[in-house]
This record gives sequence, C-alpha cells and structure tokens, in this order.
Amino acid sequence: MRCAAVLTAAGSGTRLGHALPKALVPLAGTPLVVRAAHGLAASGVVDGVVVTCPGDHLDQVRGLFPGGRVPGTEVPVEVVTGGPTRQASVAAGLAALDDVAPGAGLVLVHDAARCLAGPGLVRRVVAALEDGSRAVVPGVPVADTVKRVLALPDGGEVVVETPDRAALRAVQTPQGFTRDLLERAHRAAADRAGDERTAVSDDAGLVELLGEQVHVVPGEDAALKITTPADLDRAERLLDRS
Ligand SMILES: Nc1ccn([C@@H]2O[C@H](COP(=O)(O)OP(=O)(O)OP(=O)(O)O)[C@@H](O)[C@H]2O)c(=O)n1
Ligand SMILES: C[C@](O)(CO)[C@H](O)COP(=O)(O)O
Repeated sequence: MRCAAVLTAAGSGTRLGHALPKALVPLAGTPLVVRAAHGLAASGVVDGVVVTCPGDHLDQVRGLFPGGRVPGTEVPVEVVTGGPTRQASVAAGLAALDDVAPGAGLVLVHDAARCLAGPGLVRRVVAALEDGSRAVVPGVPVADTVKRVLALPDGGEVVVETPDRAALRAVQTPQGFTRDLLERAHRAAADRAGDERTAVSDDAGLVELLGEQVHVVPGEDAALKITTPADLDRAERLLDRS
C-alpha cells in the first residue's frame, strides 16, 4: 500500500528562541525540516511528503525542496500553510496528501523537530502498519519517576498518583495510521469543542478517543524532539558521534 507523510514544520519555536521558525533553523548547516524529510525519504517506504510551514515562509520552505522533491531523491514534496496548532497543521497536511501520493492508504505524521529520526525507525512504523496495525507509535521507556499532580488554588501542586513506570512510554514520531482512521480521527476532533481539540497533543491521542487500539514499536534516542537550545546542542553531539 502506498504511504504518504505529513511533516509538521509550522511551529514558531518559541522555546528555542531563534530568529527563524524552528524548522528552518540549521543543524550542522542543514535546516531541521530538510533533515527530517531526508529521514523519511531514505527509508524507501515513503512515496510523498506534505510539509506544513508558517504562511509567511512558504516561498522560503519551497526553495528548500527544488523541483518539489526531497533533495537528492525522487520523493515528491508539497509545501502548504500550517495552522495555529500542531493539530490544525496536520489537518492541513492531510488535505494535500493526494498531491504527493495519490491514493495512499497509509499516512505517517512526523515532526520536523524530530529531524534525526532514522530511516530504520520509519521502516519499523510502516512495517507494523503493513502487518495489520491501524495505528502505530514509536515509544521509549521513561527514565524519570512520573507523578500526576493537582494544581492548588494558591498556585502550588500536590501529587495525586505515581503511575507504574514500567508501563509508561515516551512517544515519538513518525506516528503511522491507516489513512481512513487518521482522517476520521481529525474529523471527529474538528467536530469537538475548542478546548478538547487542543488538549490532545499527538495524533495517536485523537485515534485513542475513537476507542481504537494504538500499537507501540521501539523508538530511538535519535528521535528526540528539539525544543530548547540544549536539545539543539544534544542533536549536534549525536551527529558528531554518527
Ligand atoms: N502550529 C503548529 C505548531 C507546531 N507545529 C509543528 O509540530 C512539531 C512539534 O511542535 P513543537 O516542537 O512544540 O514546536 P513549536 O510549536 O514550534 O515550539 P514552541 O512550543 O516552543 O513554540 C514541530 O515540528 C512544529 O513545527 C506545526 O506544524 N504547527
Ligand atoms: C507528537 C509529539 O511529538 C509526540 O511526542 C508531541 O506530542 C508533540 O507535542 P508538542 O507540544 O506539539 O511539541
């Protein structure tokens, strides 16, 4: 089955604090969004990529994909304007899937901010879909002890619960779905009230709300989300070691 990817790159990168939107920031000379697109294309299992970007950077981002291809490959790329939230950006990307991979039945959703996710990880997610899963996330064990907390009226917090750490996973991207399921999940999200839409921070979360099972495959350290300047430094160190 053909597989298309939505590559989310429309965030501003407030916490990174760079003059450019985060996805355009260079890591060892190459913008994050180009590195992420390379990871998808190098997997050999992605037929086309829709990149979402800030509306005022459309031309700049299109310029990073000469001829509408991932550089050095034949994988087609379409660049579209994202939305005010990640969820809205993914929805905008989904609407353009047929421009890059007509009839694709499988969809990956990937963050430009996780630009070092490797081709092996991409293949693992797609293989799980081809084996019959309808929703797949990469996950890594959690090193810290995690507490659920309750906010107090005075601004403080108290611990409510300590979940069993062995049963927790930090999930990454690319997340993979059958296209019909992901489109249904986004339509259902659009029909819900505003607060509930933004409370769900990944695509698998939207699918879970439909009562669908989400399978976990092993994630990887390289798929870290570059959020702060310290993350950018860590990504540079990972590149130096590779
Ligand atoms: N309106 C948005 C917000 C985020 N994203 C994308 O979603 C991914 C994960 O978001 P995050 O790392 O939180 O990026 P920012 O929203 O840019 O970061 P910040 O919250 O620090 O501004 C990123 O690849 C980002 O470009 C997007 O496409 N559209
Ligand atoms: C999709 C994601 O990267 C999975 O960990 C994460 O939920 C994105 O969250 P953000 O708040 O938009 O960075």
